[in-house]
Amino acid sequence: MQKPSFQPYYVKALSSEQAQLPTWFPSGHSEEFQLILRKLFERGFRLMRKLNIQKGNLSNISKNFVLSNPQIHVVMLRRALDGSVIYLARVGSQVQGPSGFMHGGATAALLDDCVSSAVLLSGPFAMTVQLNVQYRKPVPLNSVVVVEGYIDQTNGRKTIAGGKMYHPDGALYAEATLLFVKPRLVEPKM
Ligand SMILES: CCCCCCCC(=O)SCCNC(=O)CCNC(=O)[C@H](O)C(C)(C)COP(=O)(O)OP(=O)(O)OC[C@H]1O[C@@H](n2cnc3c(N)ncnc32)[C@H](O)[C@@H]1OP(=O)(O)O
Repeated sequence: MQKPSFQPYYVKALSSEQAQLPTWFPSGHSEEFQLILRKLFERGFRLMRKLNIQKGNLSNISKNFVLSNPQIHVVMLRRALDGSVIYLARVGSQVQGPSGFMHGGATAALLDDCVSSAVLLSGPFAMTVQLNVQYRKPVPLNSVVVVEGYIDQTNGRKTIAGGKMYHPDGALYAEATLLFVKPRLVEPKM
């Protein structure tokens, strides 16, 4: 499968209607970029509501460590084309690792969560058994990041997947490869 870039999403998102920016939204971006982000949030909230209704598991997804974390605001989008998932996320000031920057464990959790969403929404329940993160640039606190998760290949109970975290201008913060396994016996509730 061809690895998607998040760029086309921005372009597509430009055609939808206006919406309110969340109050925490960062200022200082160009008008065009603000508009793009506003569209993404509007689409994301709509889609997320839809996904929750379809899957009927709003309570479970809302307890998720990343998605329910008050320090990590996430809007999730899913590409119909290939099932890849985009998280548009804003990380707060209390996920600090090195002074002024996001903790690497939080980066890993965000990547794992986004890629897991792509895997879970694409097929039967599976769990992460391997997560390999390459950290390319430190992520500043109080910033917006774009995370994408995609499936590379599925072979029986195993799925190999990947994730990337970017600055909204496209600079790569981190990338990950993951292995998921569909449990043989019990399907834990998530
Ligand atoms: C909305 C978003 C939700 C976000 C969720 C975030 C995702 C997560 O964080 S999941 C939580 C973290 N992960 C876990 O806790 C998983 C812990 N592991 C387990 O419970 C078990 O390994 C489990 C259930 C996944 C698989 O166990 P089981 O069903 O017995 O499978 P098992 O027979 O051992 O392994 C199946 C195959 O996978 C392979 N495999 C299992 N683990 C690994 C591993 N770590 N590395 C490589 N291969 C592995 C096995 O070698 C085997 O391969 P083969 O069939 O070729 O012999």
